[in-house]
Amino acid sequence: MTHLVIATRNKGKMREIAELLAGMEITLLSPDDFAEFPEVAEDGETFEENAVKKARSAVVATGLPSLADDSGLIVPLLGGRPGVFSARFAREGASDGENNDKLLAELTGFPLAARNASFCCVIALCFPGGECLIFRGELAGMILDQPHGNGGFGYDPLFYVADQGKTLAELPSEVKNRISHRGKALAELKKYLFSP
Ligand SMILES: O=c1nc[nH]c2c1ncn2[C@H]1C[C@H](O)[C@@H](COP(=O)(O)OP(=O)(O)OP(=O)(O)O)O1
Ligand SMILES: [Mg+2]
Repeated sequence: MTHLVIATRNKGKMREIAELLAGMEITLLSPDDFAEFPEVAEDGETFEENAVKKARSAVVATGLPSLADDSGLIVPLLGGRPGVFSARFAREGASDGENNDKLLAELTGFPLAARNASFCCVIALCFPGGECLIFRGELAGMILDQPHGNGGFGYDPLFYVADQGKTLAELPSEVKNRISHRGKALAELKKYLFSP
């Protein structure tokens, strides 16, 4: 594999995936490298379904091996929401700020101790032959009652990691990448691809 399409329109994810795959000696391509790139309806019931759908559609459009990430936040107090709806929690096309506001509104009045949450990342790596490999990673944390930090993206300013004593948005990207759901999923991918 000399070229790999990273099938995401999310700039924060793209940056982290590029950092995590640096040194692999594979040229990473993005949707912007193609004249046309398909929009996919992320209507699966699971992260796996959506990740495979995004990666397969990129393979069909480009003829190249393609990787997609479907990820989200799971809050037990909210019955596991927003889950696969994390990107459109506030509304279709919502900004990160709108989604964070919606999360804070739904958790108003609940004490920190009840606000545990986890991030889940599923990576699908699909090939022109039709095969797909699936890798998964999770990270446990708590949802604070106000945002802290300017790093990362998405729900990072609200997601507190007890081990670090900080939110993901307060951590340097090397640290986030080492501990994150995405970092763990991509570490599994690298182990699989490069173990003899
Ligand atoms: O490390 C993370 N730190 C903070 N927030 C995160 C993270 N990882 C996923 N998230 C949130 C962002 C978005 O609200 C949703 C992913 O939705 P998801 O459909 O997988 O991605 P997306 O629509 O932004 O881009 P795309 O589908 O083109 O890859 O979960
Ligand atoms: Mg999406």
